[in-house]
Amino acid sequence: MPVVRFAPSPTGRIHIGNTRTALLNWCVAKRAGGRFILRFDDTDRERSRPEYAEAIAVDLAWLGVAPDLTVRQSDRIALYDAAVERLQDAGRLYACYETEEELERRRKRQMARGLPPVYDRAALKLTVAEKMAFEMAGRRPHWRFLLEHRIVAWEDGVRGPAHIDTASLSDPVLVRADGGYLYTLPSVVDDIDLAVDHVIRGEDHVTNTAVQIQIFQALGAAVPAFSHHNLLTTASGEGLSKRSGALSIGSLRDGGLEPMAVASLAMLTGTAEAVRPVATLAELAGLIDLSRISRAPARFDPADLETLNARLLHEMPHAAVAGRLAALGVGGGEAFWLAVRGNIVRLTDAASWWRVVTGPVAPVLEDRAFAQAAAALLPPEPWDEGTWAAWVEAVKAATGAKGRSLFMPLRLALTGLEHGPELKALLPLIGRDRALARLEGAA
Ligand SMILES: Nc1ncnc2c1ncn2[C@@H]1O[C@H](COP(=O)(O)OP(=O)(O)OP(=O)(O)O)[C@@H](O)[C@H]1O
Repeated sequence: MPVVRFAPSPTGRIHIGNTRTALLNWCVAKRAGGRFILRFDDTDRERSRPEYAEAIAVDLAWLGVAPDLTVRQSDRIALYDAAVERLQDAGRLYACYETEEELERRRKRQMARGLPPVYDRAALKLTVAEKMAFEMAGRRPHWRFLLEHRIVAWEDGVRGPAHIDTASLSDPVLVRADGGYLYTLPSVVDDIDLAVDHVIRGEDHVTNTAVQIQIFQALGAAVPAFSHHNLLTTASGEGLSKRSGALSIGSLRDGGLEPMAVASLAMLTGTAEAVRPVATLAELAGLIDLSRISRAPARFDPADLETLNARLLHEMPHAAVAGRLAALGVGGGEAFWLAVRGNIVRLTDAASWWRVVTGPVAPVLEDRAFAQAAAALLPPEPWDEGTWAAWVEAVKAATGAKGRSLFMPLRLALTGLEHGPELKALLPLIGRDRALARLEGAA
């Protein structure tokens, strides 16, 4: 049973791209009865905020993702400290004293000579006396992981056989001079401690993977499976960022979109499946095959969210929306919902149709005599879905009107609008009193 994790940094609201990662993890876990861990990567104390972590949990809950466990890296520093000690003891972590400016100058020199700007491991050659001198001068070391220069290969669940030559990488800094942890080590330590056996994340992490595999091995742990999926970009190829707030789940929710419209677009774009509205996460889980996710960026058009939303609502059963309709002050029960669901893009649009039923509306009466004739022919109640056809037949026989010139004046009189849900369904909801008043021109 897979154990997976979604590991956002709480530095903003999650966007639709992060959602792709969260949902892929969720689906892989849930369809196999596995565990989903939500891990807040909040070791960056300056940018992380507890309120963002809370908002991310709310956004995930809205999407239907309920973590089996939630952890915060800021609560787990002792574990990282212990790993640091082990790596130091094993000679895999070494102290460096260069300042950012010194490193920058060195990189520029390397590039000027046509060399890749890879850290030259100068700190490995420091003598004890030189290190003491730095300490005496008040410099604190940052700590780099000593990579084994070799090809690191793994079978990527999305990308197939993957490999990176670590000789082309700088030894990564794991601990900053202020003692703070960068992303790389805490992530590995947590994956080991929480028994994560499948890391599913965006392909922005591919390079990290080679380094992290070496850290798993240096800590004597089993290496999990890795799957790196393509990133969502807008149709014009722009990336997404938590910090910009664009296409955040919060804004899509506030904009009245259904969670499954967002989930369907986030998950199906850039896969072998056609992008279409899927009613439940369980169904989506059944469709996703990691090995058939495209390697090209997953471009999507935010305008498709509206289309998906409308298509989703058009099929939605009344039971799925009854509570939310009641909260919007919409009555009419299932009959009303079935009458209007095909004419809405957002659920809140149902409220406008409810106002058309209950009034007041501004009836449009182009031919008052015709309207009066129709009013006189309104059958007695009770009304049902057959009432409209019987009434229209009677109006046709009495006035000789047919086709559009029969239907449109009736629609304009009853609703004040040229378009809308089928009148055979709306008429019984409008009822005889209101229909009569509208045909007589009352609002
Ligand atoms: N555009 C995207 N499409 C799909 N997945 C993404 C996208 N951007 C980030 N991710 C994934 O979301 C997960 C959480 O990432 P992270 O918290 O670093 O978010 P971010 O949006 O990359 O960050 P930030 O904007 O804060 O730099 C990672 O697994 C990352 O690969």
